Amino acid sequence: MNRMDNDLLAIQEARILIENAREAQKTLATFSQEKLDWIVERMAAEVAKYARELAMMSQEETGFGKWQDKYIKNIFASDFLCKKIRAMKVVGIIAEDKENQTMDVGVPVGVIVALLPSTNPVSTAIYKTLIAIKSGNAIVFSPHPKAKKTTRRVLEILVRTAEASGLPCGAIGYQRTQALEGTLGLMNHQDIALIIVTGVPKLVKAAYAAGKPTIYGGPGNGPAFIERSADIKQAVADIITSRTFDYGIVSASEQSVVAEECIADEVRQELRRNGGYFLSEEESEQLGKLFLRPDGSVNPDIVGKSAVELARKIGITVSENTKVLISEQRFVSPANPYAKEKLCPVLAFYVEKDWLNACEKCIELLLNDGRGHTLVIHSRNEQVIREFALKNPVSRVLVNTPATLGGIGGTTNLFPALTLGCGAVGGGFTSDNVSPLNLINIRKVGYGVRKLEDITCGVPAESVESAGLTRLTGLNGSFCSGPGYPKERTQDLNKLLETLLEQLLPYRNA
Ligand SMILES: CC(=O)SCCNC(=O)CCNC(=O)[C@H](O)C(C)(C)COP(=O)(O)OP(=O)(O)OC[C@H]1O[C@@H](n2cnc3c(N)ncnc32)[C@H](O)[C@@H]1OP(=O)(O)O
Repeated sequence: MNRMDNDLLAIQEARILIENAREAQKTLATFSQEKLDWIVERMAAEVAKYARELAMMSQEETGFGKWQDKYIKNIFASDFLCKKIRAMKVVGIIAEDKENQTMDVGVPVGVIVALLPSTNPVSTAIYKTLIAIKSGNAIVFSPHPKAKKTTRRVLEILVRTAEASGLPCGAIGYQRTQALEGTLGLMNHQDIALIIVTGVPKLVKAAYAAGKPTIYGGPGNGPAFIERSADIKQAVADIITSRTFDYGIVSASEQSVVAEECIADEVRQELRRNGGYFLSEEESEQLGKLFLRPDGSVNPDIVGKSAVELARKIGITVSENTKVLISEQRFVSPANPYAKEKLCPVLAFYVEKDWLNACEKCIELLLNDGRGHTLVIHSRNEQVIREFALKNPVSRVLVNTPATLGGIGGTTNLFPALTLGCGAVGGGFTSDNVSPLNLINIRKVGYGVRKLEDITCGVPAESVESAGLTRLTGLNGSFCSGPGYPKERTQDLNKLLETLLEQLLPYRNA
């Protein structure tokens, strides 16, 4: 098949997938939380049986990471996540405040289009499927071209199990025909409600351009600060565990260590003892040249490779026990490849006089790359921890824990997620560890009746009366407009509102 035919087929497939998903979602929207939970439980239990096989398959297909750690991530995204969301109420009446007479109704957003990273294709596919179905949504995936075989395999397992457990056919879909045109077809379909992108920086602009709300789990560049009061042995052990997990491809992972001057030598010694290899200036320069492609994007050749393999790439031999390559750095700049996200077991090492300077260094690093993502601090000084939490432009501040596992909610009580929001500072609209609650709208119900005097804040009753407030409240306070509602009536109400606001202004400013 030539490329044009393939593109046409992918576009057609995208249309059918969304149409099927839309129909399936209508039925799904009528399911109770219990019914949705049953399907989620079945999927999680079944896919967990394949966690090891899928981990090996993923590493083999993409060449990224370490299958043993991917195995852990797959269990985390199925068994662990399922336990954590079991008690969550996401659809239907999810909260009620009897005293204030308000109620929250969780309403699924509809059809979600999901993109997966080549670095975590399996665990991210499981996680997104479980949170989408938990919240009553249909989800259609566009597999990453580098991980298509593995992604199809995991989704096949999930679809088969879910449909056998009562999920309407089409509620979980995925593209079989791989083409950018098909992915764009999914994202631009008028009937989708939300796009959720993890990794794949090259397609984020296309997602935003589709004009749909987009949740993006973007790049990190998290520094790890070791403060003088820290348990240095534990801090270093955490950093090494974290940086080597899946050979450094999780976005929450530490990219640099910032140590206080008075403990810097001890930290260096401990890093060496734990498998850290300090590169010479020349070696640093050589390795640094491999990090980025000419267009400034991360070079996939170094992603998810072991420290020994990376050393081999620059022609140096290090001991087989080497876990992390470390480069001493002083300055942060866009031209310094060590001051960015590296997605492999390499750490930049900075020394700062005191915590204030260290805090500034962390801010500099985060503004350089990975805005809004994650930072970790190792310290027993509560005041310093608080200052870091207040000042750094991140969505997650982790304390005395490995950042990789802490950021995704493994070693911390953050929500277990494989899509980590970076907030407005990172160009997104949520800073959350994305959960089923990010995939619903909350319908607010207010059934309390408040007396007029309570909302006029001392405005004389006559003014309120003449402003027509009584007539407005007569309509339950809601302003009606739109199709089917008489135009004159809308204009009338708008006029009343204007008069009312004008009259209230002097009292507001007083
Ligand atoms: C919690 C977490 O850790 S999740 C976040 C994981 N972090 C990341 O993914 C970090 C950001 N990612 C990256 O920098 C890159 O994806 C890398 C370096 C990891 C891998 O790079 P690559 O192997 O080149 O893959 P990349 O994702 O850039 O995609 C390669 C090509 O496939 C295309 N592609 C990716 N997904 C799709 C898709 N669903 N449909 C169609 N095309 C796609 C890309 O547009 C790109 O096309 P191009 O080369 O023509 O421009």
